Amino acid sequence: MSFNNTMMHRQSTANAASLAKQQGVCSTEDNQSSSAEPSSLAADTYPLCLSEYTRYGRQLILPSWGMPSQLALKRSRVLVVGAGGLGCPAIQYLAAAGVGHITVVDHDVVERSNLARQILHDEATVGLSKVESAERAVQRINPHVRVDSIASAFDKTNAMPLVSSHDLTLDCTDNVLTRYLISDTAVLCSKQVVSGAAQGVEGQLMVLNKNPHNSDAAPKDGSSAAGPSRGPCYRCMFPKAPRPDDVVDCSDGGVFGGITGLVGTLQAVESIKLLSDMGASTPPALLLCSAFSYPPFRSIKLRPARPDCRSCGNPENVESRISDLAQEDYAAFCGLNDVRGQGGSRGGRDRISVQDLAGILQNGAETTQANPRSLLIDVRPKVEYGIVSLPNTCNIPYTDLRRNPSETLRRIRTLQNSVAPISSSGNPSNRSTSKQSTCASKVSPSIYLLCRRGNDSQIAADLLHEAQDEQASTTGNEEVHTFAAQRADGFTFVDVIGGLQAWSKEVDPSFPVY
Ligand SMILES: Nc1ncnc2c1ncn2[C@@H]1O[C@H](COP(=O)(O)OP(=O)(O)OP(=O)(O)O)[C@@H](O)[C@H]1O
Ligand SMILES: [Zn+2]
Repeated sequence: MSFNNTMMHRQSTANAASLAKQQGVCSTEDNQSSSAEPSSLAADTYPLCLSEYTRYGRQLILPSWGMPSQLALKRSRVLVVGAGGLGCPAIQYLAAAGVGHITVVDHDVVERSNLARQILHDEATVGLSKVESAERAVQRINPHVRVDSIASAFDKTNAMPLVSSHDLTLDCTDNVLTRYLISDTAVLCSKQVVSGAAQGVEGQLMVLNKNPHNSDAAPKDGSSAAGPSRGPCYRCMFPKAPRPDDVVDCSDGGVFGGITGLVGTLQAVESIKLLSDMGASTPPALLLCSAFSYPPFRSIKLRPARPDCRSCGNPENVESRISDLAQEDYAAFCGLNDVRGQGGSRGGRDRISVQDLAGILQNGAETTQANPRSLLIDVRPKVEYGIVSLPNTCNIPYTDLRRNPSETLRRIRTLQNSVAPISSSGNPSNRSTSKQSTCASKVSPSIYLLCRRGNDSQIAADLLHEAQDEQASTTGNEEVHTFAAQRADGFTFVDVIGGLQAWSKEVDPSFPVY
């Protein structure tokens, strides 16, 4: 906005035809005009419709932008995978800036827990598919944009046709499997990927497979004749997938809404630069941002693509270069076939439903002399335990437990000496928001393990079983002998199916879910 009032007196001399068009959105045919056409006063030859001149006016007049860039954007087809924390702001700015065609792929539906950061969705679209919610939002923002919504997962079956039919792909997903798949597909189609990531208070941005048609290395004579070297793909940067246990997603680790907004917006900016041919000349870089650090931004220059990369490397240097996505087992590569990694059961572990747990807590079903000393252990992180917890629980965070299950066993035995009955006298859902840290029962050998959704508690039960077996088989261990004398069979570790979410759903709907 400007306060220079000379601007107030400028008036266009629009002809009758264009005035008629001013009222509405121009047709698809209007939008197809070529930027190469000479400028004419006839309305039909304007490459944008009148309302678009007004809509995009502030960016059109930028010396570095102008009509060629605007038209390039209008002719562009952009694929956005993921309409969550990153996808929403990215789609918002791509649409507002005037990208002609946006395809959004996401298999998820809008949940209330998305609304603090996934800004295209709102109360009215909770329960709707994210792509439909995003499409409605785009139509509100800019009716000149065509949106295709695909309410299914981006996978091996649709990857090639989707990526190859778009000029650019934005990776706005939250899992490594999809990141490898998007990157590999883009390499096979010689397309670039604007990749974003956000976790906690930190975010990352990079363009993958940048300048896919350029050679791998910069010219030896230092000339820039061949342009900047081809940038790395996701596999160049991460030839090995992280172990599933080391990957934390937003629902487990939390995320700061503004950070996803920042990274998603930067993805849109980077995309707009590439689509209008303004971003190709800069070397590949990784931008890191951290909301609570100073300075909040850092940029790291990336090495060019690796010649031995399985995805984008030189075929002569690579033994089994990826050439057919159907042949690739992405789940195995990412370690997702490991049952434990998905919170699956090894079998033989005891489990309990939330209803049965409620019965125990309420009725003191196990308060018998034969079953002394039960504990109800909440394995969520300390910060989550501090948000809300069931009464009479102990907090041993899963990460501590996993780091040292044997030590955790010792801790559990110690906790038994500072006991309080796990059965409550009244309401089983008599929740507490305080950070009480000890409680137990004198009456049961069962150690009930509870988490938010019932995944970590399963793994915790397995780890503790294993640690107990290991200790029991160790001869000469005084502590184990003492323990065995106390309780010949040791503890029974019991995971609570579905965790606190199931508790809230099936036992006490007033228990807060986050
Ligand atoms: N293979 C895929 N195909 C399509 N969309 C995907 C794929 N993998 C992930 N996504 C989508 O990417 C988005 C990632 O965004 P984000 O992590 O902010 O959302 P979320 O999963 O809803 O968050 P939360 O973890 O809080 O539930 C999600 O909407 C998710 O459905
Ligand atoms: Zn590569």
